[in-house]
Amino acid sequence: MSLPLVGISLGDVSGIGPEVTAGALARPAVRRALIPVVFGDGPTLERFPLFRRYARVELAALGRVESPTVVEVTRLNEAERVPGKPSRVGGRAQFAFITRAIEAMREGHVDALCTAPVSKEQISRAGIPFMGHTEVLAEAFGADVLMMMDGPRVRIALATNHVPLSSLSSLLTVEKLVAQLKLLSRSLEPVVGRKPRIAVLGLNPHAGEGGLLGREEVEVIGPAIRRARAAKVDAHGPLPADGLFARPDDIAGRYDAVLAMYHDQGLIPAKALDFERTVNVTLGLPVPRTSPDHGTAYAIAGKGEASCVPMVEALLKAAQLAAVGSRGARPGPRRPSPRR
Ligand SMILES: NC(=O)c1ccc[n+]([C@@H]2O[C@H](COP(=O)([O-])OP(=O)(O)OC[C@H]3O[C@@H](n4cnc5c(N)ncnc54)[C@H](O)[C@@H]3O)[C@@H](O)[C@H]2O)c1
Ligand SMILES: N[C@H](C(=O)O)[C@H](O)COP(=O)(O)O
Repeated sequence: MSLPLVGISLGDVSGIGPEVTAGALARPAVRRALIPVVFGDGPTLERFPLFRRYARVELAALGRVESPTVVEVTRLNEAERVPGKPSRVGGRAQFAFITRAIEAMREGHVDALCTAPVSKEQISRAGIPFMGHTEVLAEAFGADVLMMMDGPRVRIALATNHVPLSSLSSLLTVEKLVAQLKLLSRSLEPVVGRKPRIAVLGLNPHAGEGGLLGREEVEVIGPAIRRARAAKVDAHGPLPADGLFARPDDIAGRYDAVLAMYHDQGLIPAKALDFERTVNVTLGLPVPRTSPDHGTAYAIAGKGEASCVPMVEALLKAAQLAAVGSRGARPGPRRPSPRR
């Protein structure tokens, strides 16, 4: 069986993206699982001996490449790619890597996408409106998507992503929550082999305490759960977030996934439980997309301190999703970490 082609956008050249990508692609487990196609900056990649062995092609000539390949999107000057010192030009470049990788996804040149971390702030400073990969991919594919952190102990999806906390109440609607619960349920069903049990968190302290501490649970989240259940989604809640995460080891036995209402409510426990092995998966796309759960980490960029394990996990997950032909971005089954 041929290995899946996994497109990799290199992320911010001043962050840890290039070094964790190089480190991960050097791992035998990754080499055995996929053929990488890296969308990035020529001179940045040339810093790593690994990439000198890669074929270089233009996007138009990508076709069905059969060996590790680089699509050189930019050739940045030295001052524009200093580790730890992000630049405006670097901001534009990281967005260009994503755009080029999305074109390759659309044209069927890659079987999955794994994105190295970008800086939303630097891309925005370069004059490009950008909230996150998830939002850009949703727009590019005209799809309703869900960000899901897939960790060894718990899967946590988000009802809202990169939005100000002050807007949460108006963004949570019964219709959107029902659609998200259906997407989560249908994405996980082939993985768990039955209707997944989904825990739905409340928005307010103590899930609103019966309306005393907020009305969203009574007026929006509760009705959405009931409507989703009527549509055969095995959803439960609204549950108090602190209570659920107080006993994280009990979650896997009771629920297959958690739907959190906002970014930090879901990502703090996901990252705290396992920062290295939690993978960001975008559900709802025609081509699977993954990312490590970390960011650009400027303070350690170029110092050899960054762990490439999160990138290894994100690449293996992308390959796994592509290999099962899960064009609906199904997350993979729970598995022990492979020996590397
Ligand atoms: N996938 C993505 O594109 C993505 C994900 C998260 C954050 N971000 C962006 O990254 C930027 C910085 O975000 P942040 O500071 O909140 O988070 P961060 O993940 O960059 O850093 C958080 C902490 O974890 C450490 N860290 C991160 N990755 C590590 C690794 N591989 N090995 C060892 N230590 C590591 C950092 O040094 C820091 O102490 C922001 O602009 C944010 O938008 C991007
Ligand atoms: N919310 C993610 C995290 O903190 O890990 C991160 O910002 C990446 O989001 P995108 O995949 O949408 O870029």
